[in-house]
Amino acid sequence: MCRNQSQAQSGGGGGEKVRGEDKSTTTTRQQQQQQQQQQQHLQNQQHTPYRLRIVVLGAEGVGKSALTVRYLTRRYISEYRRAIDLLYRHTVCLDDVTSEVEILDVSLREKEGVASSHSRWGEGFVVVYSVDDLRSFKEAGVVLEALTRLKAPLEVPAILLANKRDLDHARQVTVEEGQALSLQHGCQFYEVSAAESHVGVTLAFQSLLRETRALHLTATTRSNHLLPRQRRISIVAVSRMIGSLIGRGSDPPSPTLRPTVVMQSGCGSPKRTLRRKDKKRPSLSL
Ligand SMILES: Nc1nc2c(ncn2[C@@H]2O[C@H](COP(=O)(O)OP(=O)(O)OP(=O)(O)O)[C@@H](O)[C@H]2O)c(=O)[nH]1
Repeated sequence: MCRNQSQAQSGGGGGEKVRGEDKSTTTTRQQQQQQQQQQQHLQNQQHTPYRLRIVVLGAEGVGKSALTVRYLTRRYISEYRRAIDLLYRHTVCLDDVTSEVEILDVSLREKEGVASSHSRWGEGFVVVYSVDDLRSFKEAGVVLEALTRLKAPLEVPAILLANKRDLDHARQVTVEEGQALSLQHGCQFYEVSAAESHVGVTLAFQSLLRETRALHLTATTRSNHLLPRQRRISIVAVSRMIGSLIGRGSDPPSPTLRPTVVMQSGCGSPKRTLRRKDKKRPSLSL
């Protein structure tokens, strides 16, 4: 940016020297400058990593935070502070492409429903229910319907994530019911357990990231109409993340301030897992 500014300044100095030249020479110089600026802009774009915005939605207590943290850190933390939205920033290297990923873990306790602000902000959506909670399954259906209504169908990369499959003995929703709902909304379906393993969770998130990235590319080249609305957020230091999540340590962040937890991680994320096997919507139990 600084380099661009200094180029712009030296360009102004060049304007002084051509004062005596005829109009056509000045126009040609201006055209050359414009071309150079356009080239520079294109180069900058090529080196700027994609920024993808993912929203995690679902009924209260289905494991949205557990799943998000499992994906980001591979760790399972069983207790979280509730009723706040958390925004995580994460650098992902997937298929040799680096992306800046923002994941918004939404607390639907606010009963915004699927707020249009969530749907407008997000480019990819994780809709979670818990296999031991029929009510959360119904809520997931409502969320998927709302997303389809709020965004054009082709603009909703989404996965339906059935969590807590380790609670099979208390199951209220069958795998088939989950699959049927996902087919109804044309999204991918995964059944996982944040408590048991990171593998299925990672697979699900990475698959969504691929789909979101593909749509992001198409949308960016087509128009700017998916640009985010700025959410009102504040920044919480990384070191306070775990304390903030489990409710220890500092004062509770105000829900209205939309606390942001910034997580930075490099391209070390696992490459080993994930290659989409075919073009069908995958449906997995892991
Ligand atoms: N058995 C089991 N429990 C889980 C699993 N994932 C999360 N939990 C538990 O479910 C409870 C809720 O998890 P959270 O991650 O806080 O759920 P949430 O959807 O973020 O909750 P809200 O933000 O309040 O809506 C916690 O006690 C977790 O330990 C899982 O895969 N299996």
